[in-house]
Parts: sequence; C-alpha cells; structure tokens
Amino acid sequence: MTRFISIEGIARRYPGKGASSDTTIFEDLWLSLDRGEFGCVIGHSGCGKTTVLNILAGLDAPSEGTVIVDGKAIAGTSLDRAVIFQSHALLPWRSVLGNVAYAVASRWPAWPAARVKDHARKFIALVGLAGAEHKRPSELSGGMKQRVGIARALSIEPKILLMDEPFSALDALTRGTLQDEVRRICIETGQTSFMITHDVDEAIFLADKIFLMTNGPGAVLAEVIRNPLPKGRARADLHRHPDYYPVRNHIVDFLVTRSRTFRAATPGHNPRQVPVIAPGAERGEDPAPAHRLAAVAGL
Ligand SMILES: Nc1ncnc2c1ncn2[C@@H]1O[C@H](COP(=O)(O)OP(=O)(O)OP(=O)(O)O)[C@@H](O)[C@H]1O
Repeated sequence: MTRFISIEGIARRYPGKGASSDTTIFEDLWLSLDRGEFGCVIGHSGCGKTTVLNILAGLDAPSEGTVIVDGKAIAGTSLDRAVIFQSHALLPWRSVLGNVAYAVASRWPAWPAARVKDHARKFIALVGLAGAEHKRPSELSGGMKQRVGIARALSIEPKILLMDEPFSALDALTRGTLQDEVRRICIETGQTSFMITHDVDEAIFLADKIFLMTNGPGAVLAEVIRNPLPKGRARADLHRHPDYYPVRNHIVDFLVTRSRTFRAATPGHNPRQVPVIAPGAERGEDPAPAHRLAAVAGL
C-alpha cells in the first residue's frame, strides 16, 4: 500500500568534536501516515523529535534515508508542508488579515488581492477570529496569536500540517479550546497532520497514531500506538472511556521506564517492523502483548 507520508530509514548524525566519532541522534527510523491521519510523536527531550519534524518540513536533511510525501521524495521546504511552531512567529507590523493574506499570496501569487483576502478571511473565521482581522499581533492574547498561526498554516491548504508543541506555551484552558478546534478542523478538512507533544493526554485526544521514541542519543522508534478511542471522542469525556487508562498507562510506563531500557531489553527489535499496538482495545486484559496488531509501522 502506498503511504501518504513515508519516512524510510532516516538517521541524523552530527560530527563529533576533534577525533571523537559522530553522535547519532536517532537512526533507522521508519514510519508512515495515511492521508488524513493525525500522528503524534512522544519521547524524552533530546530523542530527536524536532529534528524529525524539521526533516519533514525540509528545514533539515537526514544523514541517511529518505522521506516521501505523496509519492515524491522531499527536497527542501515547500508550501505543501506548513509548520506551526510553539512561538507563533507572526509579522508584528501586519494585521491578522495581513499575516494570513501574506501566506495566501505566497501560495497563489497570481490571485487578485480581493480573492487572497476572501480566502484568508475564511480561515480566520475557521479558527474563531472573525471580527479580529484588523488587529495587530501586539493586541492579541497568546491563544489568539496561536490561532492566527493555525489559520496561516491551514490557509495555504498544505498536504501536511506539521506542529512542534504548538500549545505548550498556552494556559490550560486556552490549550484545551485550541486542541478541540484543531481536532475539529483536521477532521472536517481531512488534514494529514504530524505533531510533537510532551502531553500524553493531548496525544490521546488528537492522534490516530502515537509514535513512541526511545531516549537519545541513538534513539529508535519503539512502538506505534493505534489509538483505540472512538473517532467521535470528546476531550471532557476522554477519561471515562474504558480504553483511556490502558492507553495512557502504556504510554506513561514507556516514558518512565521502557524508553530508557528498550534498546537493551529488546535486542531483536526490527526498526522496519515496529510493533503497532492498541492498548486496551479488548477491555480488561493486559494491553501490550495481547493486542499487538500484525501491521508494521514502516512499509
Ligand atoms: N546542530 C547541532 N549539532 C549538534 N547536535 C545537535 C544540533 N542540533 C540538535 N542537536 C542535538 O540533537 C538532539 C535532538 O534535538 P531535538 O531538538 O530534535 O530533540 P527533541 O526530542 O525535539 O527535544 P525537546 O523535546 O527538548 O525539544 C539534541 O541532543 C541536540 O542537542
């Protein structure tokens, strides 16, 4: 089956200082997403999550391996891949409309100004900022700025939305509201998305697939969790679903212990055949071994 995003055996190494050998941040990483899927990467600081996202964005290049998006190997940045960072990076001298319209005009340079503005307004409304089009970034709250960042990224109708901890700088209430909006928009628009988070609940709420990375250096993709929660899940009720704690406990156990010991404890691990598991999918049983799916994370 052809995957929409296919990361094929990538590694990232940095040269060592002086005579010392190279440092391998992660290696032999294989993972894939189908069109319209939402993937989240979880792993400890330094395992290379941002590096993977930067490689997908074309901002960095792998030392080995290839990334294929929609059938083509990526080379450099592209408006097909939009990135939302933790800090919003808005142009301070432009209004909300100006910031989003700037991206739209870059994507479709031949469009007349009125069409660019109409298109930008549609996405500003989609993130709940209708009425704030004329405001400058200095007049907006952190949450509103991040909404502008989301509108700007979505307005160019990217093939992939890449998000690097987009909500981590926001207060809990705003974070929750924006998680709801991103989920709604991604489902409504069929947006393929790849996100880094340290927040286990955020991953369980948003993701179809959760990629668990071991600690770096020399990190590997250990497992892929196929989220067993129903598509129509609501954030407020997440903890009431019978599959919620099995998934959460599995991820937390991984982060607390197995992310550190995984490589030594799993000598037969095949990075191309990473287990795909759905903890708790058949309720009340020991999750991990019982529900290993036959599928693999790579090709
Ligand atoms: N230019 C560089 N030269 C050497 N090492 C680098 C360079 N850039 C990044 N690294 C190292 O690569 C590793 C992975 O960095 P990365 O930011 O991808 O990790 P991360 O998992 O996203 O971490 P965090 O969760 O803290 O954001 C880190 O140990 C970092 O020090």
